[in-house]
Amino acid sequence: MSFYVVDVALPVPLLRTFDYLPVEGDARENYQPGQRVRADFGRQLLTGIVLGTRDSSEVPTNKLKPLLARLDDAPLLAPRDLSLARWMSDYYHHSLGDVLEHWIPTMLRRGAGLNEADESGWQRIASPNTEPALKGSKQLALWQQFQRQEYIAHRFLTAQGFSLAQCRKLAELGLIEEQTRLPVPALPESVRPALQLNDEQASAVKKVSDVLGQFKACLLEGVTGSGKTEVYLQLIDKVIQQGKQALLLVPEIGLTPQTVRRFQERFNVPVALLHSGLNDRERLQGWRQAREGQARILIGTRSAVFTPLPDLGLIILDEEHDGSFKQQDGLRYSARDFALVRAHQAQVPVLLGSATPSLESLHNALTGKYLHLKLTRRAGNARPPGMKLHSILHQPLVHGFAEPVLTAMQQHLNRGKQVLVFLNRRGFAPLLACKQCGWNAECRRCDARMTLHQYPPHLHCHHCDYQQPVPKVCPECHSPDIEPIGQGTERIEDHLSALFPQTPVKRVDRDTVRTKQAFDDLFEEIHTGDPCILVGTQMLAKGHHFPDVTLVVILDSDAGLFSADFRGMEHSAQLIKQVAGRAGRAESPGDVWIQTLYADHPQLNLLIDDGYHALALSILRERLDQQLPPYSHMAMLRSECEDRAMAQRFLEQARYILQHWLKQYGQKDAPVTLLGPVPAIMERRNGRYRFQLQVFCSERKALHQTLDAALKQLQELKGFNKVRWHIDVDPLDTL
Ligand SMILES: Nc1ncnc2c1ncn2[C@@H]1O[C@H](COP(=O)(O)OP(=O)(O)OP(=O)(O)O)[C@@H](O)[C@H]1O
Ligand SMILES: [Zn+2]
Repeated sequence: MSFYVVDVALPVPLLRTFDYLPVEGDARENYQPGQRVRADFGRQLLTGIVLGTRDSSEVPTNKLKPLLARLDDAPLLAPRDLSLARWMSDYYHHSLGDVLEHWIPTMLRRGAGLNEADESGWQRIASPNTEPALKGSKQLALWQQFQRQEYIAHRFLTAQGFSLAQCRKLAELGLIEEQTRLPVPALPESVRPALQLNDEQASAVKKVSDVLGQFKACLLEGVTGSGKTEVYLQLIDKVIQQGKQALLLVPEIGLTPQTVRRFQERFNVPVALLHSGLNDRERLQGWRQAREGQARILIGTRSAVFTPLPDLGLIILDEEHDGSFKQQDGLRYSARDFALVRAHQAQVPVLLGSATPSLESLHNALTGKYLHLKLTRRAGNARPPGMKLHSILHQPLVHGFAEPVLTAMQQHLNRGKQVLVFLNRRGFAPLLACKQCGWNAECRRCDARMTLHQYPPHLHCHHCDYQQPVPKVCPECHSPDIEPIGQGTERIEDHLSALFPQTPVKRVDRDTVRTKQAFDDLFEEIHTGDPCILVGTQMLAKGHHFPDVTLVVILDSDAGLFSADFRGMEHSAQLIKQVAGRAGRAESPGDVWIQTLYADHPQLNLLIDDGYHALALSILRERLDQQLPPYSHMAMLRSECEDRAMAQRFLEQARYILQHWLKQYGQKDAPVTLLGPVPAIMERRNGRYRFQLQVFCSERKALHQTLDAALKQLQELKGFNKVRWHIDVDPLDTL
């Protein structure tokens, strides 16, 4: 057998792949790109992905180690997956092995066999017309089940009260046999009919249908409640009819049972789900259902964008502006941007939907790069909510609420409706302070104040999770005169319960809905339609359909108006519009009251009077003036270290390296601008000092070349072992 080495991608940070000798005696043909192997790496045992084989290695033969095992006979990932992973590795300047980890479910990463998540069940082997002589009604009932259905998972049978012994009896009679299989998602009992589309919806469906089978990016800009979901449903229907699969990506919080049910009840095909509420076994099942083509629709959150789909026909991203599509640590990818690359490779359309599109997508639609589809009216008989700015400057407030706002709330409740109060700050109060000496509770690991929580009482840093008991007296001057300042959702919940003693108040934030189940239960309660007040954070804002909410009160719109982040106003406007969009989605019209100290803020007024699109155009003009994204491309180098000087010095070195390279190779027509290093707005977090260096360029290619060159040198810099650093391409958070 002639000598060869296997090229393996391993989940380690190094930007390279590794040569291994094959498992002893293994023939070269046995190694296919996309298979998993086990490898000894330093002191760790890792699962890697084969990229190919080679005749020779740059590593001396006596230094090469043999692979410990080849885990798959057939490749787990197809060449198209590997080439997408390569794209991602290049684009985000991230190790290919790490990138590939995102392609396979946890169980497979740990080395499990592909069939390990299979379920046991029973397959009918006799003709359904057989009339066996069965004793006992239970056995007969069991056989009747199999007459209707060829294969039934054991779990379904036990849930119906059948026993293993009864199944075995049928097996002995040659009627059924035991088989393990990948569970298939259940089909709905009956399929709901499609709605009659209005003109705008019909036009959107037509335009995307026309480009099925080719790559085209489409932006569906549809006001809240305009029936974007119905457009998705009817497009998916067309895709399924063509024998293709559809991928629907939704923000984490948008994946409620109501949403999922709308899709499951519509089609007579299996729908697979992939989200963080599943255990590893369920994730493997969903992944295989999609990859093996059983599931014709896959609904999932960010990471579902990696799932192999052999017959991909359409990708839809709902609420495309949502920040949860960007991963904020490790591989800092954007599922939205990657969805476009994936759609391009598969030559299928990608549909981005939102009432408040990101300025990047809007810019692409306005310049004709994307197909721009609009839904300007609410679907059915629903009308847009009336929006009102209510100045609270120099106004007396009752527990944080202006009098007229309370009156409006009472009126809506009297009509038997629900009211939603939005405050994007959880906890009881954002500050605990001493009235005598001015002390306030700060986190000892962050440049941030501790939030006071009452249920249960403790101080909590929302940045590093550090928690401590609430002091009884001021730690500085020992005065007992310490008090909470400002409002969080807990405090507003207390106030509302006192102000509206007859009405149930339901709080929705990360503290009340810790689990997916709790969230789902709460939604069921809201959907009973009984009058109540909902108070909560942005968890309440995203894409939910609350037919009985007719009044939305926004308490703290001001926080985002003066953010140091250049996307601050964009994000604020999206949030306000999304929350406002929960009002009046059914027959009864909705009202939105926004309490603000800045009732004459020009951009806030533009949003209220002329809508999101008008505001977006005005922000785009500013971005053009300042050459900020989407008019330039951006990357950010971040460093952090317990030693402040070290964190700073690292980025100073980075700047030096970048400048040096640019002087030699930089292109005049695509100048790269460097900004920094500067301390992050919250300079110290979790005990580490943070610095950042922003890199801008009008040409994506020039930006990436520069980063690539710098990265190689940065990885070799000596003396910075204690510094953690990374590159964030197209960063969402620039603070
Ligand atoms: N053509 C139609 N005729 C009647 N009702 C419709 C039609 N299309 C959608 N609807 C109804 O309108 C309501 C709002 O639709 P949907 O939830 O799809 O809006 P959306 O655009 O996704 O809103 P958001 O962006 O706020 O999530 C739903 O109850 C839906 O059943
Ligand atoms: Zn902290």
